[in-house]
Parts: sequence; C-alpha cells; structure tokens
Amino acid sequence: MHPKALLDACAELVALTLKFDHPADSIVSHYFRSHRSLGPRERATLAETVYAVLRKKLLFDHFAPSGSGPKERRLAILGFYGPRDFLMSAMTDQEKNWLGQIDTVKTADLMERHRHNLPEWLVQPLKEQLGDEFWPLVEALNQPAPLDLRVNILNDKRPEVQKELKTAGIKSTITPYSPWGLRLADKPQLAKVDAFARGAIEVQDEGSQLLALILDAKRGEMVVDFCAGAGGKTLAIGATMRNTGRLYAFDTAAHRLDALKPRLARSGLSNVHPAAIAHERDERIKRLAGKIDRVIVDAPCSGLGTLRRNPDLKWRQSPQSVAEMTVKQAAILQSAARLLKPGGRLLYATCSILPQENEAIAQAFSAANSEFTPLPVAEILSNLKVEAAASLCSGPQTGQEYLRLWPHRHATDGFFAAAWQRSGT
Ligand SMILES: C[S@@+](CC[C@H](N)C(=O)[O-])C[C@H]1O[C@@H](n2cnc3c(N)ncnc32)[C@H](O)[C@@H]1O
Repeated sequence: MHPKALLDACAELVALTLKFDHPADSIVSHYFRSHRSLGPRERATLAETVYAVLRKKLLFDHFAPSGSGPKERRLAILGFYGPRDFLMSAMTDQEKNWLGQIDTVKTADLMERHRHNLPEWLVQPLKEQLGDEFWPLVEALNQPAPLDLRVNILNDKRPEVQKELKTAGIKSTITPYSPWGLRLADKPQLAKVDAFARGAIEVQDEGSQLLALILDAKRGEMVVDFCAGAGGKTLAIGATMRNTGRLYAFDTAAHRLDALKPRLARSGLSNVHPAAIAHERDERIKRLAGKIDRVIVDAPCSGLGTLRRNPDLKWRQSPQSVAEMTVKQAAILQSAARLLKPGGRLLYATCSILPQENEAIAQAFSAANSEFTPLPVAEILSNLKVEAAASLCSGPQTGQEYLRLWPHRHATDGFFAAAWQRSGT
C-alpha cells in the first residue's frame, strides 16, 4: 500500500476508535475483516498506530491543535508506527514542519498529565498504592504486552513444546512464575503452528495462568468456573484436573461460552460442562449449592489491569462504571460462595488495579461470611513451588494475603486474587 493511502487508513481507523462506542480491539478486527486485502505489515501499522493514539491521548490532544488538517490525521501522524522516512513520504511539507517542531519538545517540560496520559480519577488511587512506583507503572502501561503462551499439561510438557517452537523458528523463554508459561520474543501467527492446532498451547497472560494455579483443582473434584467467558482459565483448570471430575463453566454471556467450544475441542478436555446462566442466582446454581470443591469467580471488572492491551479502557471507564461494577462483583461472589461444600476453596479474581474492585470486595466478603476463612495466597503459591511467591502478593496485615500483580513489577497484566476455605468437614 502507498504510504499516503496507509496514513489515510490509519486516520480513518483512529476516528472510528475515538468514538469509544465499542472496544478498540473489536473495531480494529472489524476493520481488518472488511479490508481483507491488507497485508500483515499494514495491519501491524494500523493497529499499533491506533493503540499509540489511545495510550498517549492526552499528550497528542495537547500537540494536535498546532497542526493542520483533520484532527484524526494529526493524531495518526503523532502515533504512527513504522519507519520515519515512510511516514515522511506520506506527509505534506506543512505536516513535516509541524512534526519537526514537536520533536524538539522535551519530555521534562511537559505537564504531568501529558506524561502519564491517565484520566485524573485514576491517578490518585494509583499514586496512593504505588508512591514512587507510579512512574514505572506508567512506563510499563505504555508498552505493548508480551505474548505469553500456556502449555497444555494434559498431553505435553513445557520443555518439549519450547524445543518444538524453536524448531519452527519461534523463540521463547520460560515464564518466571507460572510452571506452564512460555514468553515469546515476537508475535508470530500461531494459527499456522502445529502445537497450536493440536491444542498443546493457548495464548494466556502469565498472571491469568497463576489464577488457575492458585485454585489448585485436583483429579476427580467438582469445580465451578463461575465467570468462564471464553474459557481462558477453564482450559487451564481442566488440565490441572487431568481431564477427570467435573468442571462447570458458567457465564451469563452465551456468545462468550460459544467461543470456548473450539478451544475445548483443541484442548482434548472432556470434563468441562459449559452452561449459560441467566444471572448469579440462577436455578442451576441453587441445585449445586454445597456440592462443589472449588469455585473461581473471575469477576467482570473495569479491566484496568490490562491497559497494555486495551488502552481504550482508561477512556471508556469512569468512577461511575467502576462503582456499578463493584455492586455486581459483591453480588456474584456472594452467590458463588453458596456452591462450596465444607472444606472447599473459593477464589475471587479480577484484572483490575483498583482497590475498590479488589481488597474492598474481599474484605467485605470476609466480614459478612465468618464461615469462610481467608487463605494467604503467598502460602498457596509457595506450596505450589512458585518462585518468589511473597513478591507477588500484598495485603494490609502480613503483606501475604492477596495476589497483586503489576505490569511494571511482574511483566504481567495487573491481577488480583483472594482465597478462602469454607469451614467444616
Ligand atoms: C473477566 S471475564 C472472564 C474471563 C474468563 N474467565 C477467561 O479467563 O477468559 C468476566 C465474565 O463474567 C461474565 N459475567 C458477568 N456477569 C455475570 C454473572 N452475573 N454471572 C456469571 N458471569 C457473569 C461476563 O460475561 C464475562 O465473560
């Protein structure tokens, strides 16, 4: 594609995503589906340009007024992903001069909001939690996430899969915490890789793998993945159960569970039972009350821990949407807890970095449910032989209570998890 046409396409896609009426990743995939002739490089340029604009929106909005032409084109120029000479050949002389002036601006001279590119309501809770680590977090959130794979331990072993990928020209390193993870150096097209087609690997952030690990579901158990979605964690849990017992995958969104089906077929698991539920108090849940060994609630949340992958979320969420989410989270956790038999394990997890969706929900649940004893997550992880388990955790009393993963500390998305055991035998 000619540089001018590619820059025009970038501006068009930037305009579509900045409407914020749908998640950016679905707008980008829809655009690619309706422009089938785009090659892999053009797709990479389009996607990364849009993501750069979303990541640095406040800074680019600050620079844009001094330029000329449509605003989305100016933003696309500022975020353009690709060689500078390629971009130069797409711009007018006026645009080249404008970009030249912007290049002279020093980061140190910018206002704080133009450096962190976060909405104000998000800055305070992050600074309160992180202090001096706020800026390393900002830096990490502005980088694309690495591509992590989970090896399906049902039929394959990590070292062998790593060798197989290497032979196929795909370099990887083992993930530092998850015993099942491989981190790729690049972003190859996995659909063409044999290990993917036969279900030996799935794409899954290392943090997400750790949530399935903490549940520690065993052979022959009855397990519920309450908010299974497209089943990222379901698949990992089914493998830890060695394809035995019964793993219910519940979700209120039937279309998400539909996306689990081809993944299940690849995985070789036959112990998973997906079922759409109307809401968290569904009849099906009532029938299973008191019968389940382990329940994971991977709750719907703001998703602000995934800003490396979904930078639009910082503009699509608000204090109101977070407050509404916390009501839902508390209700789902309370309903899901009824499923557990005495001695059973409950796990509450989010991919949020906000205390109100995390510690506050866990503490309120503990206060209202004395039959559930909190289990320190650091202890669970060290029993599972996870490296430096305590460094993955935090909490108000011992600092070991909850899993608390951060992109700048652990190179994972931001994740939270709290665990309890139901008392009695
Ligand atoms: C964080 S996502 C789950 C991601 C999934 N566990 C995975 O690993 O891929 C949260 C899910 O909760 C579902 N959900 C929302 N409200 C629910 C409810 N009341 N009961 C059960 N699931 C619900 C959403 O449809 C969404 O799929």
